[in-house]
Amino acid sequence: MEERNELYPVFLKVNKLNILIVGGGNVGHEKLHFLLKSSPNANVEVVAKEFLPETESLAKKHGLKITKSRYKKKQLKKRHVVIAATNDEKLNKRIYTHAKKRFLLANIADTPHLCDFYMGGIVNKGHVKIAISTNGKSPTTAKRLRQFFEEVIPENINQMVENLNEYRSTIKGDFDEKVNQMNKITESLKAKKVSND
Ligand SMILES: C[C@@]1(CC(=O)O)c2cc3[nH]c(cc4nc(cc5[nH]c(cc(n2)[C@H]1CCC(=O)O)[C@@](C)(CC(=O)O)[C@@H]5CCC(=O)O)C(CC(=O)O)=C4CCC(=O)O)c(CCC(=O)O)c3CC(=O)O
Ligand SMILES: NC(=O)C1=CN([C@@H]2O[C@H](COP(=O)(O)OP(=O)(O)OC[C@H]3O[C@@H](n4cnc5c(N)ncnc54)[C@H](O)[C@@H]3O)[C@@H](O)[C@H]2O)C=CC1
Repeated sequence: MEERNELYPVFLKVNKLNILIVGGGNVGHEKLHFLLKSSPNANVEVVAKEFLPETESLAKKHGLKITKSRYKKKQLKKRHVVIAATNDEKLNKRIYTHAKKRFLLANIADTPHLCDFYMGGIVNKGHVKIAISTNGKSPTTAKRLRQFFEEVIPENINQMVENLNEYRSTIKGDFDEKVNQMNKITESLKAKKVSND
């Protein structure tokens, strides 16, 4: 049978979580960049022996702590999530082992089998956010799909969300009635009739 993507997408409130990135090279920078692009108030600290100047300025812009040090196990204390992106493969693996002992969620760069989650391609228009994953098989496809959806989803999609949100609060009746009403007024948006889910 054809393999399918069994990952379960969630939308994390990363301003309420404590995230550690270990490594401040190109990969560490990219992880930080995409995290902050989607969630500018993410609560994240970066630890590395050396940082790229662009990582230093990005952290400064977002008021984030960067710590110039070798990784130490105790830096995992009070974290929810750790992302390891050093150029030391053995160290990255050790970070994974330490994270597992503490029940942290871990993402180890370049090592999909040592990832509890993947970072996906992200499309964002106002309140609307779409996350894309190729099951770790082709990040380039995730990037191209992100660019495609950025093109085709109208800029004013947020207007629709706001309008419907406002309308929803004016509908009287029980839950079923509300669902009926919301489905009715959005019926014409469907290009062709498919299923109701
Ligand atoms: C598993 C995962 C781990 C994770 O990061 O969580 C992972 C792993 C790897 N990436 C690799 C390479 C590249 N990654 C990108 C780009 C992105 N990679 C992202 C996610 C993920 N990458 C996760 C899976 C997501 C999924 O399920 O689809 C994106 C979507 C989001 C983000 O990074 O935050 C971001 C696009 C963001 C955007 O633009 O929107 C490009 C393209 C480019 O930069 O132009 C290349 C070069 C081309 C290539 O090699 O394909 C390699 C091979 C390294 C090598 O060459 O050895 C591995 C390791 C491996 O596959 O073994
Ligand atoms: N550069 C790239 O585009 C890609 C790199 N990779 C892999 O991702 C990993 C990271 O790559 P880059 O970011 O390019 O490496 P890099 O060499 O640019 O950066 C490595 C970072 O790790 C830090 N570091 C090393 N040992 C440390 C320690 N003991 N404690 C704390 N920090 C430590 C360094 O100070 C530096 O900030 C490598 O394993 C690489 O093979 C994978 C895909 C693409």
